[in-house]
Amino acid sequence: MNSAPMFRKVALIGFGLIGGSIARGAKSLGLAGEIVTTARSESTRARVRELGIVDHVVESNAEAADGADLVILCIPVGACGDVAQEIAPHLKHGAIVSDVGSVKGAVVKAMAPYLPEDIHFVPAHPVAGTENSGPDSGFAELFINRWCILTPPEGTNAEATEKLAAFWRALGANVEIMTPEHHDLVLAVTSHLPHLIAYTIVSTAEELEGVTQSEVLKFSAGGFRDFTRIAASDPTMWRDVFLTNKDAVLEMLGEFQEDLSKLTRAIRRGDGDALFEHFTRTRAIRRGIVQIGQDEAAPDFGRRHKQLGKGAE
Ligand SMILES: NC(=O)C1=CN([C@@H]2O[C@H](COP(=O)(O)OP(=O)(O)OC[C@H]3O[C@@H](n4cnc5c(N)ncnc54)[C@H](O)[C@@H]3O)[C@@H](O)[C@H]2O)C=CC1
Ligand SMILES: O=C(O)C(=O)Cc1ccc(O)cc1
Repeated sequence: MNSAPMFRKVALIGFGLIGGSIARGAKSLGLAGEIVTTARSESTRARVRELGIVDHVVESNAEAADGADLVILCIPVGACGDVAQEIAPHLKHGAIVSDVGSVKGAVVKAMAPYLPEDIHFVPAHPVAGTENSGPDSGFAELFINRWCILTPPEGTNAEATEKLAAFWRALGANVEIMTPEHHDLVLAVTSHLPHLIAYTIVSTAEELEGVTQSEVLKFSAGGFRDFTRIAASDPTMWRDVFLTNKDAVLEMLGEFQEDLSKLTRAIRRGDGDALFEHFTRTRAIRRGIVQIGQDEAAPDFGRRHKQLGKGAE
């Protein structure tokens, strides 16, 4: 049974993996009285209409934001400033404006100057995704038992923050609040650096094909296949992530390069003890992460999953 809508009108600016997943979840759970979305090309708008998930698909971001109680920018981080400027004059008094960007400091800096005083700006980052993009890639269950990090600027209305937190919890996420700076440092290690490594190792392997007589990609399995999945992620999105989280990524990359040098030295010296000790430590870290994941599984996971599983399509 659906609960009463949390928001009368929700505007999703951009209908890709994340916008499409929010739309599907919100529709299935009845979280919005009305969902309006935008897409830049006519072919995408036609596809979104065909999917039949949202109530209206409009051409301009301003039209979508007009009169909305919750506006979520589901677009690459590099586009957020321009879109904030575009929608600002059309925002309803007291509306909540949010985003889903993988970087928070740069998004806050780019958007905040354009948003009127009577708007509640609560940036967000659902730490959940896949390598896929576009209107067909989303699914309602994406956020279940995953984190959603909110980074409200100092002085943000607590009620607005809690309202957005409740929306994300309803979609299945566990909500955490932190500063944009802390977010960007943590995500630089846990998400941005791993993507950079994947992008590197896949192209290195491809360049080595000549040396290995085309056997690298042919016999790719296990770890390397996982890297190729991540390296298939959207180029526009990830270009923007590295451009906008430059300082934190460079800091973490420096640390990573030092650790890689230590392992390189151990291999060169035939230092089996150093390698064994290192791999034993990382195995314990992985087992700890898996255990935390199990401990934190939401108690009502089954019920929510079943309800979302009914879907809107
Ligand atoms: N892909 C992932 O796994 C995750 C992505 N994110 C963040 O979510 C945001 C969206 O990513 P995805 O949904 O994966 O991308 P996507 O590529 O699937 O969708 C993005 C949509 O935004 C539209 N768009 C781009 N610029 C626009 C503009 N100026 N005005 C209106 N629409 C515009 C695109 O046409 C596209 O439909 C990004 O900021 C990304 O950092 C957050 C968590 C996970
Ligand atoms: O597909 C994967 O493995 C991801 O890591 C997805 C992802 C990409 C970007 C984010 O900001 C959060 C999650």
